[in-house]
Amino acid sequence: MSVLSGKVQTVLGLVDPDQLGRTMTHEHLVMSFECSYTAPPPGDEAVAENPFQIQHMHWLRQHPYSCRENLFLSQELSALRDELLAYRKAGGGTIVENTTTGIDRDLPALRQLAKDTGVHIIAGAGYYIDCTHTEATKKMSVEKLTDNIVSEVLHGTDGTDIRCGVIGEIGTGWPITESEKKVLRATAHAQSQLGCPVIIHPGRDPAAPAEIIRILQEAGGDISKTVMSHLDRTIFDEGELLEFANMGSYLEYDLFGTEMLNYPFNLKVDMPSDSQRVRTLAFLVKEGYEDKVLMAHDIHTKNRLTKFGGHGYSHILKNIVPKMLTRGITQHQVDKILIDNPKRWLTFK
Ligand SMILES: CC(=O)NCCS(=O)(=O)O
Repeated sequence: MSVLSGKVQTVLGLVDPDQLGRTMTHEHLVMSFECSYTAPPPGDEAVAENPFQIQHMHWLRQHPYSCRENLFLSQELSALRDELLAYRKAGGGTIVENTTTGIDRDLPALRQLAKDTGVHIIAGAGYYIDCTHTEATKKMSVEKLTDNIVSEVLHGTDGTDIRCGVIGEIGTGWPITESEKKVLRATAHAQSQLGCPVIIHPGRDPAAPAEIIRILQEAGGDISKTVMSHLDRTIFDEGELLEFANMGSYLEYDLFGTEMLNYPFNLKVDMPSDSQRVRTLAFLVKEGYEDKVLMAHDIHTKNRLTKFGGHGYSHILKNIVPKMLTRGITQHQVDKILIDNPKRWLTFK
């Protein structure tokens, strides 16, 4: 038994799991997403240079990655403070901040936001997708990567004593690269030492989540304490979804608030609407997976903050939950999804 056992680790220290309350398991507060910049459609360059005006809001929702300025959440600390206060007022208790090495994690800023707002913030250890791995990271052995991840949880990270409370989001693309496979194996090794929660960003292919689970399993990972993120843009066929659900991970629908006609990272994907996401959650609950479902917004661009006309971190609590209740999901099941499942996942073994 470790000192972490039975506890949840926030950026302000260990807390009792019962203190978490309603939890968004996949958000970002302070990060940059420059690695995913995509050139604007021809003719739209001028809009992309001057995006934050009311007449450009629709364009920005459709092309969030085509405007560099939109990719720096890290510049919005004051707006984020207001967002977190509003989240608390709406009944929120905890946010899992999924920013890992490669997308500009800022632990001191997270600690300050937690102090200022009273929201529990849990930081993520490990590495994002291959194109953000440095040459040094790519050369590291699985053992060295494991030691680094374990140290981020036990001792603190990025030159601070602030400790991470989950491993992830661990980034993978499709196909999964050799460097990403090493990080996945290191994640599993670190998890088996620490008994900690893990969260994964899969590549944009329906086969990606199952392949990741196989790699983690072979390396000794605990799938029952692992979250598969972004299922809303990854698995669409109900049969395939049930087959994946049967592998035993948590099933996360975390792009609530994202409505986009052409998904630039995979044009074959039809990004679902929030109504379609709720329908999929109702399907999973009906099929018996109410103890496995998790929800979030995965805010990672400025235009999704209320300051810029976006839905903010309270959208699920204020708008989606009432909709779920009209679609056959009970209050008891909503509480499982927003309180009990995150609490179970986040508690160290
Ligand atoms: C920050 C991050 O990785 N977001 C995921 C965006 S995606 O479109 O679902 O891949």
